[in-house]
Amino acid sequence: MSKDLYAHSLTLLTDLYQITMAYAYWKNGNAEKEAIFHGYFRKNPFNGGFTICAGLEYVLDYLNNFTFDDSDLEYLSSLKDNDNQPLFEEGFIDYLRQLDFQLSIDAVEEGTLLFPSEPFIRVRGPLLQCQLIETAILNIINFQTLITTKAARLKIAAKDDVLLEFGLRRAQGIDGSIGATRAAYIGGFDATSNVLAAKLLKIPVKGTHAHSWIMSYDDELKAFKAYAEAMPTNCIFLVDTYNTLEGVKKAIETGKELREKGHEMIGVRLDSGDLAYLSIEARKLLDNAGFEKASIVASNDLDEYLINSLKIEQGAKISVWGVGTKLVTAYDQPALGGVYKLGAIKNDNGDWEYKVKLSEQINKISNPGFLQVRRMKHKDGKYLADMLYNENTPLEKNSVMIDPNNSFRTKSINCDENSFDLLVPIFENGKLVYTSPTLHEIQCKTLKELTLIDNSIKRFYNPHEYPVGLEKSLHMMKLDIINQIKM
Ligand SMILES: Nc1ncnc2c1ncn2[C@@H]1O[C@H](COP(=O)(O)OP(=O)(O)OP(=O)(O)O)[C@@H](O)[C@H]1O
Ligand SMILES: O=P(O)(O)OC[C@H]1O[C@H](OP(=O)(O)OP(=O)(O)O)[C@H](O)[C@@H]1O
Ligand SMILES: O=C(O)c1cccnc1
Repeated sequence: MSKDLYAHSLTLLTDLYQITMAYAYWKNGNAEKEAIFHGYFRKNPFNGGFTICAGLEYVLDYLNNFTFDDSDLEYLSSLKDNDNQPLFEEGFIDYLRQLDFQLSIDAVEEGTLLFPSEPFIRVRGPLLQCQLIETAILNIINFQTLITTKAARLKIAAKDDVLLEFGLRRAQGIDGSIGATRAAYIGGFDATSNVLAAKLLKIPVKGTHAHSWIMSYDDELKAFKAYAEAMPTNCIFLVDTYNTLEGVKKAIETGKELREKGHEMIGVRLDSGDLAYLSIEARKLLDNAGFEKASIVASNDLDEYLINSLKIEQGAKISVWGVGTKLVTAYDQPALGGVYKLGAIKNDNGDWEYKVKLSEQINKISNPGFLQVRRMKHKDGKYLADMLYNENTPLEKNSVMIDPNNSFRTKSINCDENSFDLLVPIFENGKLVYTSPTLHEIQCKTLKELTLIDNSIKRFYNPHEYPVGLEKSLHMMKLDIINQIKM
């Protein structure tokens, strides 16, 4: 994907501090020390009860092309320090030129349900290399996961109705628009209006027409007829330019003429006014005129709350929802706070030293180890609970997990064959060992995953908290490390 959009390598898509730290690791002889990092977020977005993980394919693409090309190195060589001397020694530039990507990476597959504090990625290998990839990974996963989760929430509200993504004109720039289209599709959208994104992503493209089409004619009826003449098989008439219900009547008149020529009007679009009332009245007019199959499309600042209210509380007769701004900009929460923290580092004796980042806030204290997430299932296949454990310690079949925010809350866990690990191998010692599914397969996975958690976790207000805990020995190790730091 990056090659489709950017002519250059994305290796410099990072914060300068990653490169200055890399330089200092190199200078101090620590560049090749083996380390383990985890990427995770601390809170589900949108005050929700779940998150859908996304972005891995972009991460693979970025890492597969992870080399400093000549222009990158030339640029780094040109940087100066405060004394106007080169910021980096030539020896370091040569080190970067010859960098051999050696990382082993495990990650959560796209479309998977994920919860706070569970790693979406685990990176193991030379400290310098682990560090250099942090920012780009967070940039990719934070945005993709955020928008995919928003789209999944819209899908929950819209149920079996059609969802169209209309966000390009209000998205966060060019890359933001294409990334949002991808994430919207993974989260359950049926199609996009963004033609370049549809081409690049190989997903369905759809649309209606704008008010300007109507306004370019003296008369609304003439405008509908002229559109029908030009595109007889693609008629969804935008009916709200002057008076919505009068617009519907004119659409019906045009639809009848189309029928005489052997074509069927697809539907009408409402883009202002009371969408519940207007859709109910429009449906009556269409049905009475014999257009029972014509769809009513709605757009105008829609989000999951409004769709839910229109469908459930207000009985709106809308079957296709066009959603733009509030989806592609993640209007009510503009960023997912995913972070990337060191979990362990090998000392000079070759032993792992486990690391914790302290915080006054208990949920901000990082987890040490070589973390894996075990997901337990009920007999009916629904998800029961997730447990973080240290993969360097063998996992016992009968384990106890502890709530990291309240150590009095414990749960006995059976890690039987019905349970499975979320992090799967992606790179082994720098070699790609994973093939990304198609976007359609990822979307199917998202939709399946959403059936495997209780409705109480999916509700929009005060959702139930899905149980996530630390395996007991991991919890004890974390306490030991915290106590040692505090001594
Ligand atoms: N039945 C409804 N219940 C709740 N909100 C609604 C309903 N119908 C429409 N809305 C929302 O109310 C807001 C205002 O819509 P309205 O069309 O009156 O104003 P507008 O968007 O400023 O109109 P225009 O597009 O003509 O400038 C929009 O966000 C719309 O999605
Ligand atoms: O409201 P959103 O969720 O962002 O959905 C996209 C909006 O973009 C268009 O409006 P715009 O006024 O830009 O153009 P138009 O003349 O086609 O209505 C469209 O009619 C929607 O209202
Ligand atoms: O096709 C549409 O109806 C459309 C496309 C982009 C934005 N709003 C509407």
